[in-house]
Amino acid sequence: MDGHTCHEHPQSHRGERVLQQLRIAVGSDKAGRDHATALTDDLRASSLVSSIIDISALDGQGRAAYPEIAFAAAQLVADGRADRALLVCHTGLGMAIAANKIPGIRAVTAHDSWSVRCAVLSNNAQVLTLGQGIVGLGLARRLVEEWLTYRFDDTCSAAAKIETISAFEDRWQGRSAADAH
Ligand SMILES: O=C[C@H](O)[C@H](O)COP(=O)(O)O
Repeated sequence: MDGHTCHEHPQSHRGERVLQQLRIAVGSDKAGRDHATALTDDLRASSLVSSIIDISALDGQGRAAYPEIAFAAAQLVADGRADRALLVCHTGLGMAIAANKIPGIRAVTAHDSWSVRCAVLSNNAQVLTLGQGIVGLGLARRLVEEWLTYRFDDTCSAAAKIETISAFEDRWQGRSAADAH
């Protein structure tokens, strides 16, 4: 295969270059609120985060179900108003399913360090979802800390595969638009 893989590229490793700060959208449903609150505090304290949009805080009553939170956060990313989103529900699964409905979004649930790493370096996922019912807060905090250090390298061999996904999505959307007329 042409090009270096995301795992080989020296710049893909932690701490070897100055990292651009990230704008993060963060949100949760009731089942993910405790983790999300603590993780948001961590994001606020991180030198790798330039700004936070707290979707849950915009949800005045705090009763929104996971699809609404996921759609809102993913839309911010798709619109270019946030670089990434961090979403927490009971399992992380529903948040990922919902966020992936927004065109252009690659959302994954990941509960281990290697998956978090590959989610960014291999899959260029902009959305990470966690399950408060699946991982303890200590692990969740560590995963998010690690997540912030990864940046996708669009010169690595993974980039063509992401492009294949995007091209498929563009074709599909074009077909849907044509069907609507
Ligand atoms: O995936 C969904 C989440 O785990 C959510 O927090 C719980 O959803 P439910 O109440 O529909 O099970």
